[in-house]
Amino acid sequence: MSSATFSNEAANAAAAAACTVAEAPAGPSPGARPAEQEAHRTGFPIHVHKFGGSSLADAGRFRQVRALLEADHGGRRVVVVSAMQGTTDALLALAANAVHGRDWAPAWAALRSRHLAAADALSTGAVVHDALLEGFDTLREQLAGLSGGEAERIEGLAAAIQGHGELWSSLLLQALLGGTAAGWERLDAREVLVVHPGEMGVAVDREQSRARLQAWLGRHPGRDLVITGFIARDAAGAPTTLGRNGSDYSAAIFAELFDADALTIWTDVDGVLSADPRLVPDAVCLKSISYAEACELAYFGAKVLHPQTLAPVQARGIPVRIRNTLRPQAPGTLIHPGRGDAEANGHGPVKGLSLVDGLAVLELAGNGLVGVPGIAERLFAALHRSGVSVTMISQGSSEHSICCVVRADQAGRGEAAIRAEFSEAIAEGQAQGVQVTGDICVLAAVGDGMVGHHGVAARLFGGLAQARVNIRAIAQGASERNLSVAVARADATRALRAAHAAFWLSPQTVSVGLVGPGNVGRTLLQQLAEAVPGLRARGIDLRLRALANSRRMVLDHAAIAPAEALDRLGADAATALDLEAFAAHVRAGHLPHAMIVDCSASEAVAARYPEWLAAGIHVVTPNKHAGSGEWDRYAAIVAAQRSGGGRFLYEATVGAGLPVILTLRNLLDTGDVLHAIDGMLSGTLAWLFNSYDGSRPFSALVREARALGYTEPDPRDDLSGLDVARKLVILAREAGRGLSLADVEVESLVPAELQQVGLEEFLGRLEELDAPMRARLEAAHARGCRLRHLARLDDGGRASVGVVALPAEHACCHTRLTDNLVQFRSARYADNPLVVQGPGAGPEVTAAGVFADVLAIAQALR
Ligand SMILES: NC(=O)C1=CN([C@@H]2O[C@H](COP(=O)(O)OP(=O)(O)OC[C@H]3O[C@@H](n4cnc5c(N)ncnc54)[C@H](O)[C@@H]3O)[C@@H](O)[C@H]2O)C=CC1
Ligand SMILES: N[C@@H](CC=O)C(=O)O
Repeated sequence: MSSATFSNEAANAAAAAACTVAEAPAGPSPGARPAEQEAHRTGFPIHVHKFGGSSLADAGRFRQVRALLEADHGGRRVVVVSAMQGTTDALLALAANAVHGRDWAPAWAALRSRHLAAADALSTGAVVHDALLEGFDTLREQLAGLSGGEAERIEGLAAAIQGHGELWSSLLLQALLGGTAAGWERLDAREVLVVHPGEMGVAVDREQSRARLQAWLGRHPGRDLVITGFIARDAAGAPTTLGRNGSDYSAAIFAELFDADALTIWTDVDGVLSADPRLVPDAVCLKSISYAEACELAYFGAKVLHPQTLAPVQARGIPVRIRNTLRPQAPGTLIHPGRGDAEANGHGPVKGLSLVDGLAVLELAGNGLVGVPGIAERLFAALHRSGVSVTMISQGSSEHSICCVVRADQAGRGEAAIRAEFSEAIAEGQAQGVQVTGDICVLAAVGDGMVGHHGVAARLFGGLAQARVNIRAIAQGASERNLSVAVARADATRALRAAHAAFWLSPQTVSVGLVGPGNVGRTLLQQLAEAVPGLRARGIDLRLRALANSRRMVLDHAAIAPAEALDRLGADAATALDLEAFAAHVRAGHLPHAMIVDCSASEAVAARYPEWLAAGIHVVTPNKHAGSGEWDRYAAIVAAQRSGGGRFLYEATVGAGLPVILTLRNLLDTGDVLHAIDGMLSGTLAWLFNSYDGSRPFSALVREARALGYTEPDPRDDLSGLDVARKLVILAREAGRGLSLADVEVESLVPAELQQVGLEEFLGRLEELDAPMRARLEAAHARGCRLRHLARLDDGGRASVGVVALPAEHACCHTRLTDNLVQFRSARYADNPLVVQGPGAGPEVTAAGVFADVLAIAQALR
C-alpha cells in the first residue's frame, strides 16, 4: 500500500501505520538553494523538541509531553518523537525470533495491547485505534515474511519493522495534541529524510531532504508538526534507520532543515552531568557546555547525546538544551556554539569526566624503532586496513615504543595486523613484538577551559595517586580540551570517582562513619549538627555517611544530617551491624578521604583499626582499648600509620577534651626528655572523691556519676582503677615506653565478689561498696587528709594506680568536680612540673576532644 498525499488526519494515520514509504512529488533539483526552501520560515521562532522513549513511556507521560508543548506556544513547534519506551527493543526481539523461527505471537500481542491501551487511555479516537490495528497487522505480515526468503528482502523487512514504534508514538501524540484540526500535522520522516551510509556512519542527503521537506510543507498547511524520529529513506526510497539513538540525530537534522532557533532534547535526566551518576553519586548537572565539550563528553561515554547528533545543529549554530521531562522546572544543560567558559559551572576548567569501557592497549616496542621515520604511519595504516578503530594514541619522546588503545573486541585483529606489518623487524630483533593489555578503560577529563590552564593534569594525577590508581597510558591533544588516561578496568570506577573528587570537591571532603552513638557519640552528633554548615563554608566538608551501634547500622551514599542520624538508626532502613561493610561504605571512592570515629568502648571495634588504617581510613577515638590493649595490635597501628595509611588520633582517651597527649607529644617532639607523669587521670573518681564527704552514701554518688555520663559504660572499669591504668599505658607508650596493662600496679575499689558478676547485678549491689569506703574516708579525715585517686609513671618505668590520702593543702585537693590534673616532669620541667588541669570526663568535653581530633585531621588534608 502507498499513499501520495496526507491531506487529513485519517489518511495520515492509516498510511503511517501501514509502514510504507510514501512517495512525495519530486522537489526542486538538488544543489541550488531556492527561495522556497525558506518557505517554512513563518516569521515565528521555530523550536524543535525531541522526546525520547522514556518521555513517552505511557499515557501519563504523553500527557506530560502535551503540557510541555502547550507551554511553548510562541512559535512553530516541530516535535520529533522516539518510540514508546522499550518498543524498539521489542521490535528487534520480534524480528530476531521471527528470523529464527521462534514463537513471536505473544510478544506481538503484548506490544499491540500496550499501544491500544495507551490510545484508549488518551482517548485518541477510532481513527487512531484503526490505524494502530492496521499497523500491527502490517507488522504481523512483515514478521511472517521474515521466516525464509532472501537475505536482502529480510534486511529490508527488518529495517521497516524497527521503525514501527515511531510511527505509532507519533500517531498517538498528534491525536493527543488535537490533530490537524488544531494545526498539528504529522510527518513520517521517511517521506522527506534521505540518507545513505557514509564513511563515518549514516549521512544525510541535505539537498534532497530539504527539497522534499519544502514540498511536503507546501502540501501541509498546519503550523506545528509531529515527526517520527529514527527512521528515514535511502536513496532508492526504501525504509531505513539512523541507527540506535537515531531520534536525537533526526531531531538535529530537522533542526538544521528548519533552520530552527532552538532544539530541546527532552529525556529522563536533568541534563549533561559532570560524570555518570551511577558511578559517581556526587555528579552535578552542568549549566552550559560548548558543542566541542559536548562532543568530547559524548564520544567518551556520556550517554546523553551521541556526538553525531551535534553535527547538523553545529553547522547552523543552533543552541541545544537537554531537559528532563519529569522535572521541567530544572533548567537543564545548554549546549552552545561558543567556547566553554571555565567558570560557567562554578567548578573550574574541567566540565566533565567520562569513561569508556571495553578497551585494550596495543604496544609496539623496540630499539630499532628509535628515530626511524614512518613507524607510526605503518602501524596505523595496518590497523586501518584491518578495520580497527583507534581510541587513543600515546608515544613517548624516546620513540622506543608506541602504543594505542583500541576496542577490546578488535585487539586481536589489531595485534595480528601490527605483527604482520612489522614481521621482519620482529624477526630481526629490532622490534620486540606487540604487547596486548586487555581489560582497559579510558578516563577523560574534558573542558574548553583547560586550554592554557595550569594544574589540571596535576589535579587529575594527584587524585588518581591518592586513590592508588596506576595509569597505563596518557594522551592529551594539542587542543588541550581532553586529557585522557588509560587505566585497568578493575581501577576504573575508583579512578573516575577520585578524578571527580579532585575537580569537584573540596580537598577537605571527608566521608565519616560514626560507631557508638552513646553518651559521647550522641553528643558528638549534636556538635556536628551545629558546626558542619560553618565548616563547609570554610571548605571542610564532613559528610556523615554511616552510623552504627552495637546491633545496627545505617549507611547512606549521601550525607546523613547529624540531627537526624539517631532516628535513621532506629528506622526500618537500618540493617544488622557488619563492620566490614560499614568500613567499605565509609571508604567511598567518590570522596577524597574517609574517617571512622569510634565512640564505643568496644574491644571488637578497636581490633579493626589496623586494617582500617592500612586501607587509608583515618581513625579518631576516645576508646582506650587500642592505645592500651595488646602490644602487637598497637604496633600494627603505629606501623600502618607510618607506611602511609590513615592517621590515628585518640586525644580524648586521656583527660577527655584536655590536651594531655598533645602536650606530651610537643614535649617529646621538641627534644625534651620525660622523667615522670603523675596526677589524677579519672574524671569519675575525681568527682566521686570531690563529692564524697560522708553525707551521702558512696553508692549513690556512683549512680549519679553514671547518670551524668562520667563513668565508663561499666563503672567497675573506673572503680577498679582499670580505666586509669589504661590511660597511664597510653601515655607511657606515647612516650616510647613499651608498657602494658599487666605492668601497672592497680588498686581496685571493687570487692572481689563483685568483680565477675553481670553489670546489672553489680549496679544492684553497689551498696556493698559503702561500708569499706566510709571506713576509708573516716580514717583519712582523722589524719586531716582527703581521699584522691592518683596515677604515677616514674622514671624507672614503674606504674601504679590507687587511692591515697593526701594532706588538704596538696594540689590535687584543690581541684573541682571532674578535674583531671596531669603533671609532666621532664628535663625542661624538672623543678616545677608542666601541669594540664581541667574537666576530665563528661559527654560534652569528651565529644569536643574527639571533634578537635577530627578537625585536626581534616585541616591537614590536601
Ligand atoms: N564518658 C566520658 O566522659 C568519656 C568516655 N570516653 C570513652 O568514650 C567511649 C564512649 O563512652 P560512652 O559514650 O560514655 O559509652 P556509652 O556506653 O554511652 O556508648 C557506647 C556506644 O557504643 C556502642 N557499642 C558498643 N559496642 C559496640 C560494638 N561492638 N560495635 C558498635 N558499637 C558498639 C553502643 O551501642 C553505644 O552506642 C568509651 O570508650 C569511653 O571510655 C573517653 C573519655 C571520657
Ligand atoms: N570514665 C572516664 C571517662 C574518661 O575517660 C573517667 O571518668 O575519667
